[in-house]
Amino acid sequence: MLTSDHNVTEDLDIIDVDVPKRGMPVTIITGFLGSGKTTLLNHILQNQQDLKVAVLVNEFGDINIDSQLLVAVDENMMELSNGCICCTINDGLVDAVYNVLERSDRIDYMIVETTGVADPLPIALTFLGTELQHLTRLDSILTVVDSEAFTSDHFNSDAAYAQIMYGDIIILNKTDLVTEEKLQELEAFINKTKTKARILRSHLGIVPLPLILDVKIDQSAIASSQKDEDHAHHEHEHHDHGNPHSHEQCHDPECNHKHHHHEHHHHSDHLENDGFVSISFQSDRAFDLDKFQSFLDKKLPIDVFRAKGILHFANIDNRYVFQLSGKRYELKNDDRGKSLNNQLVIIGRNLHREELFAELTDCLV
Ligand SMILES: Nc1nc2c(ncn2[C@@H]2O[C@H](COP(=O)(O)OP(=O)(O)OP(=O)(O)O)[C@@H](O)[C@H]2O)c(=O)[nH]1
Repeated sequence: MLTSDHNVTEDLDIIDVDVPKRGMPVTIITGFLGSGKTTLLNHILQNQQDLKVAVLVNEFGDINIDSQLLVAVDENMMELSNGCICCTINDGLVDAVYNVLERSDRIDYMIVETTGVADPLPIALTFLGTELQHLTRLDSILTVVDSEAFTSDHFNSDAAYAQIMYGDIIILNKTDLVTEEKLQELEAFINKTKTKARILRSHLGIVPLPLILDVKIDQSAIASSQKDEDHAHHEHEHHDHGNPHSHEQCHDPECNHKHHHHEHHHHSDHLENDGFVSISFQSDRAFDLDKFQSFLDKKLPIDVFRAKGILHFANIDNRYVFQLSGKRYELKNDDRGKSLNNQLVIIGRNLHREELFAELTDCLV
Protein backbone atom coordinates (compact mmCIF):
# COMPACT_ATOMS: atom_id res chain seq x y z
CA MET A 1 0.00 0.00 0.00
CA LEU A 2 1.31 3.42 -0.89
CA THR A 3 1.71 5.96 1.79
CA SER A 4 2.65 9.55 1.44
CA ASP A 5 5.71 9.14 3.58
CA HIS A 6 7.74 7.06 1.14
CA ASN A 7 10.53 8.74 -0.66
CA VAL A 8 10.10 9.11 -4.39
CA THR A 9 12.26 6.22 -5.52
CA GLU A 10 10.48 3.84 -3.21
CA ASP A 11 7.14 5.13 -4.42
CA LEU A 12 7.96 4.60 -8.07
CA ASP A 13 8.94 0.99 -7.36
CA ILE A 14 5.75 0.31 -5.52
CA ILE A 15 3.48 2.19 -7.90
CA ASP A 16 4.05 -0.39 -10.66
CA VAL A 17 2.85 -3.15 -8.46
CA ASP A 18 0.13 -1.65 -6.35
CA VAL A 19 -1.79 1.03 -8.15
CA PRO A 20 -4.09 -0.37 -10.79
CA LYS A 21 -5.45 2.92 -12.09
CA ARG A 22 -2.40 4.50 -13.68
CA GLY A 23 -3.07 7.33 -16.09
CA MET A 24 -6.49 8.12 -14.70
CA PRO A 25 -7.87 11.21 -16.48
CA VAL A 26 -8.53 14.17 -14.23
CA THR A 27 -10.63 17.26 -14.90
CA ILE A 28 -10.38 20.28 -12.64
CA ILE A 29 -13.50 22.45 -12.39
CA THR A 30 -12.75 25.93 -11.20
CA GLY A 31 -14.53 29.30 -11.35
CA PHE A 32 -15.35 32.16 -9.05
CA LEU A 33 -17.74 32.01 -6.10
CA GLY A 34 -21.23 31.04 -7.19
CA SER A 35 -20.43 30.79 -10.91
CA GLY A 36 -22.02 27.35 -11.26
CA LYS A 37 -19.29 24.74 -10.61
CA THR A 38 -21.50 22.44 -8.56
CA THR A 39 -24.32 22.86 -11.07
CA LEU A 40 -21.94 21.80 -13.87
CA LEU A 41 -20.69 18.88 -11.81
CA ASN A 42 -24.26 17.74 -11.21
CA HIS A 43 -24.93 17.95 -14.95
CA ILE A 44 -21.88 15.78 -15.62
CA LEU A 45 -22.80 13.23 -12.95
CA GLN A 46 -26.37 12.94 -14.16
CA ASN A 47 -25.43 12.57 -17.80
CA GLN A 48 -22.18 10.69 -18.03
CA GLN A 49 -23.21 7.37 -19.43
CA ASP A 50 -20.75 4.63 -18.75
CA LEU A 51 -18.05 6.37 -16.80
CA LYS A 52 -17.59 5.77 -13.12
CA VAL A 53 -16.51 9.11 -11.79
CA ALA A 54 -14.80 9.87 -8.52
CA VAL A 55 -15.36 13.39 -7.30
CA LEU A 56 -13.17 15.40 -4.96
CA VAL A 57 -14.89 18.47 -3.63
CA ASN A 58 -13.43 21.16 -1.51
CA GLU A 59 -15.16 24.09 0.09
CA PHE A 60 -14.06 27.32 1.61
CA GLY A 61 -15.93 27.00 4.87
CA ASP A 62 -16.28 24.71 7.86
CA ILE A 63 -19.43 23.05 6.60
CA ASN A 64 -19.44 21.26 3.28
CA ILE A 65 -22.77 22.24 1.75
CA ASP A 66 -21.84 21.20 -1.80
CA SER A 67 -21.35 17.58 -0.89
CA GLN A 68 -24.92 17.55 0.39
CA LEU A 69 -26.22 19.04 -2.85
CA LEU A 70 -24.42 16.79 -5.30
CA VAL A 71 -26.40 14.04 -6.94
CA ALA A 72 -25.61 10.38 -7.23
CA VAL A 73 -22.05 10.25 -6.16
CA ASP A 74 -22.46 8.60 -2.78
CA GLU A 75 -19.44 6.46 -2.04
CA ASN A 76 -17.42 7.82 -4.94
CA MET A 77 -17.17 11.26 -3.52
CA MET A 78 -14.55 12.50 -1.17
CA GLU A 79 -14.56 15.79 0.60
CA LEU A 80 -11.22 17.41 0.97
CA SER A 81 -10.73 19.00 4.30
CA ASN A 82 -11.96 22.48 4.96
CA GLY A 83 -9.98 25.28 3.46
CA CYS A 84 -8.81 26.08 0.03
CA ILE A 85 -7.03 23.22 -1.70
CA CYS A 86 -4.80 25.49 -3.63
CA CYS A 87 -3.20 26.59 -0.38
CA THR A 88 -3.32 23.47 1.68
CA ILE A 89 -2.82 21.54 -1.53
CA ASN A 90 -0.15 19.06 -1.01
CA ASP A 91 -1.22 16.39 1.33
CA GLY A 92 -4.99 16.81 1.46
CA LEU A 93 -5.28 16.53 -2.29
CA VAL A 94 -2.48 14.04 -2.91
CA ASP A 95 -3.75 11.71 -0.22
CA ALA A 96 -7.32 11.96 -1.51
CA VAL A 97 -6.13 11.07 -5.02
CA TYR A 98 -4.23 8.08 -3.66
CA ASN A 99 -7.37 6.96 -1.86
CA VAL A 100 -9.22 6.92 -5.17
CA LEU A 101 -6.39 5.19 -7.03
CA GLU A 102 -6.07 2.49 -4.43
CA ARG A 103 -9.73 1.57 -4.36
CA SER A 104 -10.45 -1.90 -5.58
CA ASP A 105 -13.62 -1.01 -7.48
CA ARG A 106 -13.63 0.39 -10.97
CA ILE A 107 -13.18 4.14 -11.35
CA ASP A 108 -12.66 5.64 -14.80
CA TYR A 109 -12.42 9.34 -14.22
CA MET A 110 -11.68 11.87 -11.52
CA ILE A 111 -13.14 15.34 -11.19
CA VAL A 112 -11.83 17.90 -8.73
CA GLU A 113 -14.06 20.86 -7.88
CA THR A 114 -12.10 23.72 -6.40
CA THR A 115 -13.43 26.42 -4.13
CA GLY A 116 -14.49 29.68 -5.71
CA VAL A 117 -11.42 31.42 -4.31
CA ALA A 118 -8.91 28.88 -5.56
CA ASP A 119 -6.09 29.56 -7.96
CA PRO A 120 -6.14 26.47 -10.19
CA LEU A 121 -2.45 26.60 -11.06
CA PRO A 122 -1.07 25.00 -7.89
CA ILE A 123 -3.76 22.35 -8.17
CA ALA A 124 -2.80 21.60 -11.75
CA LEU A 125 0.85 21.52 -10.75
CA THR A 126 0.10 18.99 -8.08
CA PHE A 127 -1.10 16.65 -10.82
CA LEU A 128 1.72 17.57 -13.20
CA GLY A 129 4.60 17.95 -10.82
CA THR A 130 4.32 15.58 -7.90
CA GLU A 131 4.42 11.81 -7.93
CA LEU A 132 0.83 12.07 -9.23
CA GLN A 133 2.20 12.78 -12.71
CA HIS A 134 3.02 9.08 -12.99
CA LEU A 135 -0.44 8.02 -11.92
CA THR A 136 -2.88 10.50 -13.41
CA ARG A 137 -3.34 12.47 -16.63
CA LEU A 138 -4.57 16.01 -16.22
CA ASP A 139 -7.09 16.25 -19.04
CA SER A 140 -8.21 19.85 -18.74
CA ILE A 141 -9.09 22.74 -16.48
CA LEU A 142 -12.66 23.96 -16.89
CA THR A 143 -13.40 27.49 -15.74
CA VAL A 144 -17.02 28.36 -15.08
CA VAL A 145 -17.90 32.05 -15.40
CA ASP A 146 -21.05 33.73 -14.13
CA SER A 147 -21.88 35.72 -17.27
CA GLU A 148 -24.02 38.16 -15.35
CA ALA A 149 -21.71 38.85 -12.41
CA PHE A 150 -18.36 38.80 -14.27
CA THR A 151 -16.40 42.02 -13.92
CA SER A 152 -13.42 43.07 -16.00
CA ASP A 153 -11.39 43.62 -12.82
CA HIS A 154 -12.11 40.01 -11.84
CA PHE A 155 -13.61 41.12 -8.53
CA ASN A 156 -10.17 42.46 -7.58
CA SER A 157 -9.24 38.87 -7.04
CA ASP A 158 -5.97 37.29 -8.17
CA ALA A 159 -7.63 33.91 -7.94
CA ALA A 160 -10.49 34.92 -10.26
CA TYR A 161 -7.95 36.21 -12.78
CA ALA A 162 -5.87 33.03 -12.54
CA GLN A 163 -9.01 30.98 -13.12
CA ILE A 164 -9.49 32.66 -16.50
CA MET A 165 -5.81 32.58 -17.38
CA TYR A 166 -5.28 28.90 -16.63
CA GLY A 167 -8.66 27.60 -17.76
CA ASP A 168 -8.36 25.40 -20.85
CA ILE A 169 -12.05 25.75 -21.52
CA ILE A 170 -14.03 28.75 -20.30
CA ILE A 171 -17.71 28.04 -19.80
CA LEU A 172 -19.85 31.17 -19.86
CA ASN A 173 -22.66 30.05 -17.60
CA LYS A 174 -25.96 31.71 -16.64
CA THR A 175 -26.61 32.74 -20.22
CA ASP A 176 -30.27 33.11 -19.27
CA LEU A 177 -29.44 36.18 -17.20
CA VAL A 178 -27.69 38.22 -19.90
CA THR A 179 -28.26 39.49 -23.41
CA GLU A 180 -26.56 38.14 -26.53
CA GLU A 181 -24.70 41.44 -26.73
CA LYS A 182 -23.27 41.03 -23.23
CA LEU A 183 -22.18 37.48 -24.10
CA GLN A 184 -20.35 38.69 -27.17
CA GLU A 185 -18.66 41.42 -25.14
CA LEU A 186 -17.56 38.83 -22.62
CA GLU A 187 -16.20 36.57 -25.32
CA ALA A 188 -14.28 39.45 -26.84
CA PHE A 189 -12.89 40.43 -23.44
CA ILE A 190 -11.77 36.90 -22.64
CA ASN A 191 -10.23 36.47 -26.08
CA LYS A 192 -8.25 39.64 -25.51
CA THR A 193 -7.01 38.50 -22.09
CA LYS A 194 -6.22 34.98 -23.15
CA THR A 195 -5.04 33.94 -26.57
CA LYS A 196 -6.67 30.90 -28.12
CA ALA A 197 -9.30 30.67 -25.42
CA ARG A 198 -11.83 27.91 -25.99
CA ILE A 199 -15.16 29.33 -24.92
CA LEU A 200 -18.48 27.54 -24.48
CA ARG A 201 -21.81 28.89 -23.32
CA SER A 202 -24.15 27.22 -20.88
CA HIS A 203 -27.35 27.53 -18.96
CA LEU A 204 -27.40 25.56 -15.71
CA GLY A 205 -24.08 23.99 -16.66
CA ILE A 206 -25.55 22.16 -19.62
CA VAL A 207 -22.82 21.55 -22.19
CA PRO A 208 -22.22 18.50 -24.38
CA LEU A 209 -19.97 16.26 -22.29
CA PRO A 210 -17.68 15.22 -25.17
CA LEU A 211 -16.66 18.90 -25.39
CA ILE A 212 -15.43 19.01 -21.81
CA LEU A 213 -14.44 15.51 -20.69
CA ASP A 214 -11.51 13.49 -21.99
CA VAL A 215 -10.58 16.28 -24.38
CA LYS A 216 -6.85 15.59 -23.93
CA ILE A 217 -5.63 19.17 -23.82
CA ASP A 218 -1.90 19.50 -23.98
CA GLN A 219 -0.69 20.56 -20.53
CA SER A 220 2.96 21.01 -21.45
CA ALA A 221 2.85 24.81 -21.15
CA ILE A 222 1.69 24.61 -17.54
CA ALA A 223 4.14 21.82 -16.84
CA SER A 224 7.01 23.95 -18.09
CA SER A 225 5.90 26.89 -15.97
CA GLN A 226 6.24 24.45 -13.13
CA LYS A 227 9.88 23.84 -13.94
CA ASP A 228 10.56 27.56 -13.60
CA GLU A 229 8.72 27.55 -10.34
CA ASP A 230 10.68 24.56 -9.10
CA HIS A 231 13.88 26.36 -9.85
CA ALA A 232 12.80 29.36 -7.80
CA HIS A 233 11.45 27.03 -5.16
CA HIS A 234 14.77 25.24 -4.69
CA GLU A 235 16.69 28.48 -4.48
CA HIS A 236 14.22 29.68 -1.92
CA GLU A 237 14.72 26.50 0.05
CA HIS A 238 18.47 26.85 0.27
CA HIS A 239 18.36 30.47 1.02
CA ASP A 240 15.57 30.42 3.50
CA HIS A 241 15.01 27.52 5.83
CA GLY A 242 15.87 24.43 3.87
CA ASN A 243 12.56 22.83 4.67
CA PRO A 244 10.32 22.56 1.63
CA HIS A 245 7.32 21.72 3.75
CA SER A 246 7.64 24.28 6.44
CA HIS A 247 4.18 25.09 7.71
CA GLU A 248 5.16 28.70 8.18
CA GLN A 249 5.11 29.19 4.42
CA CYS A 250 1.46 28.40 4.08
CA HIS A 251 -0.68 31.50 3.83
CA ASP A 252 -4.00 29.83 4.26
CA PRO A 253 -5.33 31.06 7.60
CA GLU A 254 -7.38 27.92 7.93
CA CYS A 255 -4.55 25.56 7.07
CA ASN A 256 -3.82 23.15 9.87
CA HIS A 257 -2.39 20.31 7.89
CA LYS A 258 0.62 18.37 8.96
CA HIS A 259 2.76 18.27 5.86
CA HIS A 260 4.21 14.94 4.89
CA HIS A 261 7.02 14.34 2.49
CA HIS A 262 5.59 14.74 -0.95
CA GLU A 263 7.81 15.88 -3.72
CA HIS A 264 6.64 19.45 -3.91
CA HIS A 265 4.52 21.86 -2.06
CA HIS A 266 3.15 24.71 -4.12
CA HIS A 267 2.03 27.87 -2.51
CA SER A 268 -0.16 30.72 -3.45
CA ASP A 269 -0.66 33.87 -1.46
CA HIS A 270 -3.94 34.78 -3.08
CA LEU A 271 -6.03 34.43 0.05
CA GLU A 272 -3.97 37.04 1.77
CA ASN A 273 -4.31 39.28 -1.29
CA ASP A 274 -7.91 38.64 -2.00
CA GLY A 275 -9.07 38.97 1.58
CA PHE A 276 -11.94 36.52 1.46
CA VAL A 277 -13.25 35.03 4.67
CA SER A 278 -15.86 32.43 5.25
CA ILE A 279 -18.18 32.37 8.21
CA SER A 280 -20.15 29.27 9.17
CA PHE A 281 -23.28 29.36 11.27
CA GLN A 282 -25.07 26.31 12.62
CA SER A 283 -27.98 25.94 14.98
CA ASP A 284 -30.40 23.22 15.95
CA ARG A 285 -33.09 25.88 16.38
CA ALA A 286 -35.24 26.81 13.37
CA PHE A 287 -35.17 30.18 11.64
CA ASP A 288 -38.24 32.38 11.49
CA LEU A 289 -38.80 32.74 7.72
CA ASP A 290 -39.88 36.39 7.83
CA LYS A 291 -37.00 37.42 10.05
CA PHE A 292 -34.50 35.58 7.87
CA GLN A 293 -35.81 37.25 4.71
CA SER A 294 -35.70 40.61 6.38
CA PHE A 295 -32.07 39.92 7.38
CA LEU A 296 -31.25 39.15 3.74
CA ASP A 297 -33.02 42.20 2.40
CA LYS A 298 -31.92 44.76 4.94
CA LYS A 299 -28.92 43.64 6.93
CA LEU A 300 -26.73 41.47 4.77
CA PRO A 301 -23.35 43.23 4.38
CA ILE A 302 -22.64 44.48 0.88
CA ASP A 303 -19.33 42.61 0.79
CA VAL A 304 -20.99 39.21 0.91
CA PHE A 305 -20.27 37.53 -2.44
CA ARG A 306 -21.70 34.15 -1.74
CA ALA A 307 -23.79 32.30 0.81
CA LYS A 308 -25.29 28.85 0.82
CA GLY A 309 -27.02 26.70 3.32
CA ILE A 310 -29.42 23.98 4.18
CA LEU A 311 -32.03 25.59 6.35
CA HIS A 312 -35.09 24.75 8.30
CA PHE A 313 -37.83 27.16 9.21
CA ALA A 314 -40.33 27.09 12.04
CA ASN A 315 -43.60 25.33 11.16
CA ILE A 316 -42.35 24.13 7.76
CA ASP A 317 -41.61 20.45 7.34
CA ASN A 318 -39.28 20.35 4.37
CA ARG A 319 -35.79 21.64 4.43
CA TYR A 320 -34.79 24.55 2.23
CA VAL A 321 -31.68 24.96 0.12
CA PHE A 322 -30.49 28.53 0.27
CA GLN A 323 -28.24 29.96 -2.45
CA LEU A 324 -26.99 33.50 -2.67
CA SER A 325 -24.66 34.50 -5.46
CA GLY A 326 -23.84 38.16 -5.94
CA LYS A 327 -27.06 40.10 -5.60
CA ARG A 328 -29.38 37.18 -6.22
CA TYR A 329 -30.65 34.67 -3.76
CA GLU A 330 -33.08 31.82 -3.81
CA LEU A 331 -34.70 29.58 -1.23
CA LYS A 332 -35.72 26.27 -2.72
CA ASN A 333 -37.99 23.80 -1.07
CA ASP A 334 -36.10 20.51 -0.95
CA ASP A 335 -38.30 17.51 -0.37
CA ARG A 336 -35.42 15.21 0.47
CA GLY A 337 -36.56 15.45 4.07
CA LYS A 338 -36.53 17.66 7.07
CA SER A 339 -33.23 19.17 8.04
CA LEU A 340 -32.31 18.66 11.64
CA ASN A 341 -30.38 21.84 11.95
CA ASN A 342 -29.52 25.03 10.14
CA GLN A 343 -26.24 25.07 8.29
CA LEU A 344 -25.17 28.27 6.62
CA VAL A 345 -21.90 29.46 5.10
CA ILE A 346 -21.34 33.12 4.23
CA ILE A 347 -18.33 34.18 2.14
CA GLY A 348 -17.12 37.70 1.49
CA ARG A 349 -14.67 40.39 2.41
CA ASN A 350 -14.50 42.57 5.52
CA LEU A 351 -17.11 40.50 7.32
CA HIS A 352 -17.60 40.85 11.06
CA ARG A 353 -18.22 37.45 12.48
CA GLU A 354 -19.74 38.55 15.79
CA GLU A 355 -22.15 40.99 14.16
CA LEU A 356 -23.30 38.41 11.63
CA PHE A 357 -23.72 35.80 14.35
CA ALA A 358 -25.81 38.21 16.43
CA GLU A 359 -28.03 39.06 13.41
CA LEU A 360 -28.51 35.40 12.54
CA THR A 361 -29.20 34.43 16.13
CA ASP A 362 -31.95 37.07 16.14
CA CYS A 363 -33.59 35.22 13.25
CA LEU A 364 -33.89 31.99 15.26
CA VAL A 365 -37.13 31.11 16.98
N1 LIG B 1 -30.08 31.73 -13.42
C1 LIG B 1 -29.14 30.80 -13.38
N2 LIG B 1 -28.70 30.36 -12.19
C2 LIG B 1 -27.72 29.43 -12.19
C3 LIG B 1 -27.16 28.90 -13.37
N3 LIG B 1 -26.19 28.00 -13.02
C4 LIG B 1 -26.17 27.96 -11.68
N4 LIG B 1 -27.10 28.82 -11.16
C5 LIG B 1 -27.38 29.11 -9.74
O1 LIG B 1 -26.27 29.82 -9.19
C6 LIG B 1 -26.11 29.48 -7.82
C7 LIG B 1 -24.68 29.00 -7.58
O2 LIG B 1 -24.47 27.80 -8.30
P1 LIG B 1 -23.39 26.71 -7.83
O3 LIG B 1 -23.36 25.65 -8.89
O4 LIG B 1 -23.65 26.29 -6.43
O5 LIG B 1 -22.09 27.60 -7.88
P2 LIG B 1 -20.60 27.21 -7.41
O6 LIG B 1 -19.67 27.79 -8.41
O7 LIG B 1 -20.50 25.73 -7.18
O8 LIG B 1 -20.52 27.97 -6.04
P3 LIG B 1 -19.29 27.93 -4.96
O9 LIG B 1 -18.78 26.53 -4.96
O10 LIG B 1 -19.93 28.31 -3.70
O11 LIG B 1 -18.30 28.91 -5.41
C8 LIG B 1 -27.15 28.42 -7.52
O12 LIG B 1 -28.28 29.06 -6.96
C9 LIG B 1 -27.49 27.86 -8.89
O13 LIG B 1 -28.80 27.32 -8.97
C10 LIG B 1 -27.64 29.37 -14.63
O14 LIG B 1 -27.21 28.98 -15.72
N5 LIG B 1 -28.62 30.32 -14.56
